[in-house]
Amino acid sequence: MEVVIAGVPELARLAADAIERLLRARPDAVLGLATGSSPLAVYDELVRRHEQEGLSFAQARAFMLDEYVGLPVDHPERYRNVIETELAGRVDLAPGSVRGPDGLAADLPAACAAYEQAIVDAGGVDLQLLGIGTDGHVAFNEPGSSFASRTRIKTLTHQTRVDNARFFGGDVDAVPQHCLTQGLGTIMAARHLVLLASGRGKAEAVHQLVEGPVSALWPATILQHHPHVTVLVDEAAASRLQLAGYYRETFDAKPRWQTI
Ligand SMILES: N[C@@H]1[C@@H](O)[C@H](O)[C@@H](COP(=O)(O)O)O[C@@H]1O
Repeated sequence: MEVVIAGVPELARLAADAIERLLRARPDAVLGLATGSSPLAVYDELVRRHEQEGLSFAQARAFMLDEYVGLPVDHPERYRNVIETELAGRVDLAPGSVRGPDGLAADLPAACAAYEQAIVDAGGVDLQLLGIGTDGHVAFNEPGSSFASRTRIKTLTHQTRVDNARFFGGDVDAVPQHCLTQGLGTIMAARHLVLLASGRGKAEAVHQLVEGPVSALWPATILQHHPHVTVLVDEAAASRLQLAGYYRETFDAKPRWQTI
């Protein structure tokens, strides 16, 4: 697990570098997209490179991590719409190239199974962007999630609904109680995991993720078992890391040709 501590603009550049390198090597790469505020600076940087430096997504495919259950098609916080607003509609991703779990399906378990199959059929995810919840969730895998889990229905914790209420006009009751989310097993199958976190509110979750015992209480800790994880954190999110000095030395000593 590589930990990089830097300002948000630098973190966004590092994540965008990894995505750009992947797309230039293989234009039809499969990207894993995350919602929440953490990846927004990365999307802005990718849009800038698309507009100013010719970075193309025309052949790329993308899978989203999760979706609320039951939000109407035109609801702005439906994750499918959020991704359209923040990235897909601002670059040249082809229509239909971004897929997400269908939170409006009549048969939700069947939609989850179909989604898993679609990821497999695409050859798996090459690079998965991730955020982390204050309770250590990744995607919507709340504490207690099985490390072997696949895309399924989950019930959101009260804490997550409180955290996400800011996207729903501060109204916790407007945040859906249920979601569909890639499982921890699904996420662990992606070839490169790039997790972003910023702000003091994430410091404990980041400490547990990087340095804590692997435990269902902090679902993100399963990432310690993945062979290629990059954790990009700002100073505040890194403030509880015990080995922060070592992570800084390691990154400073890294040859410039070696990327994340
Ligand atoms: N489902 C999303 C996660 O994918 C996201 O990583 C997390 C953190 O969000 P933020 O980046 O806004 O702090 O919360 C949400 O609930």
